Amino acid sequence: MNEENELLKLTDVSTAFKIDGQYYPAVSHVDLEVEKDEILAIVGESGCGKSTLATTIMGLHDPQTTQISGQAVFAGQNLLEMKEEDLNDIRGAKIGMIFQDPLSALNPLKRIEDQISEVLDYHTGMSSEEKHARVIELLNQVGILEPQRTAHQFPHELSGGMRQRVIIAIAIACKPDLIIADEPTTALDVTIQAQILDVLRDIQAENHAGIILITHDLGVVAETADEVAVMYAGEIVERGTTAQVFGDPKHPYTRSLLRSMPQGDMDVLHDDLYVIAGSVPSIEKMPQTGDKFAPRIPWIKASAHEEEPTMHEVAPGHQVRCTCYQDFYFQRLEDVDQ
Ligand SMILES: Nc1ncnc2c1ncn2[C@@H]1O[C@H](COP(=O)(O)OP(=O)(O)OP(=O)(O)O)[C@@H](O)[C@H]1O
Repeated sequence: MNEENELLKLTDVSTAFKIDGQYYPAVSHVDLEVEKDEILAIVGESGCGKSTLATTIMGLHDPQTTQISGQAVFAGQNLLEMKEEDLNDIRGAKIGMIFQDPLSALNPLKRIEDQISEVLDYHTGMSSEEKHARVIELLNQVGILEPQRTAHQFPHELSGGMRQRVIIAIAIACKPDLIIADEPTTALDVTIQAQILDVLRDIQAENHAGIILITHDLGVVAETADEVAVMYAGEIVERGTTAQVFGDPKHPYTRSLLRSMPQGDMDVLHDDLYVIAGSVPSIEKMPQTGDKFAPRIPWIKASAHEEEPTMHEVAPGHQVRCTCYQDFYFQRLEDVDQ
């Protein structure tokens, strides 16, 4: 990590939700960094805490029902301790956010131009002419072919792909240093997905932004991300460069996620024995101690799990939680020997 390029540094970030008077962790002790010009993908099954991590960074939780701790340092300030009005100056200006569902993120009653102008009004002192020019420039940048026409349309007049382009235009309107994109292509068909990812990559190259890309789609990650963090039950279980995590996955959870990819062409993943059973438990039912993944990998013996799993560096920049991955290799070698 080059500290000069560091945009966001998460240290020991945890988020717990209050349910029936009791707090349950949805995100636990997350350490991550994002640099300029870097796309960090956060991957994991539904319910593993990806969105909660994003909304924690953005300060979008109700303090009455949420407990948040740790540090999320952005431009020298801990976002998790900032006042709402100071966060408002950063959100939309220095940090842009792209959500999964473009329709619900847009106001159905306002024309596209007005919705993009709103963010420019809030964060810049642009004149009407300057704003109009910027709206057209942004619509061009996100690949909208008739920007003047689209600027005057309402969200329901646009396709899903067009709406997502508009959401991206809003997110980048003030040239943010960091963009958090939560499942930006999930609601779109495959061709449009590829186009939207191209738009994100172009923007990153042009603005030198850092991007946190949250997705459960490993195909998207393989094509787009520089770094990958794999989440399970609110914890990072493996992190490294995309080449490290995809080429030499260590944690049994990462391996099973990769095996679920349609074109899993990695030989190392081809033993059918290790199909992962079950799904992520709800936060109320999640075990609070030990390796939270252990119940789903019964083929790894209990003694292979650490009591309180910690991260281990297996190569420079490549870390894996718990020593249980070693047992996995041991077992595979035994299989090969037979
Ligand atoms: N406001 C909330 N109150 C209580 N529990 C919540 C709240 N928001 C999320 N959760 C729970 O926290 C856990 C993590 O949810 P989260 O949405 O962050 O997961 P995710 O990995 O982003 O999943 P998805 O891809 O489905 O959005 C889940 O068990 C979810 O039910």
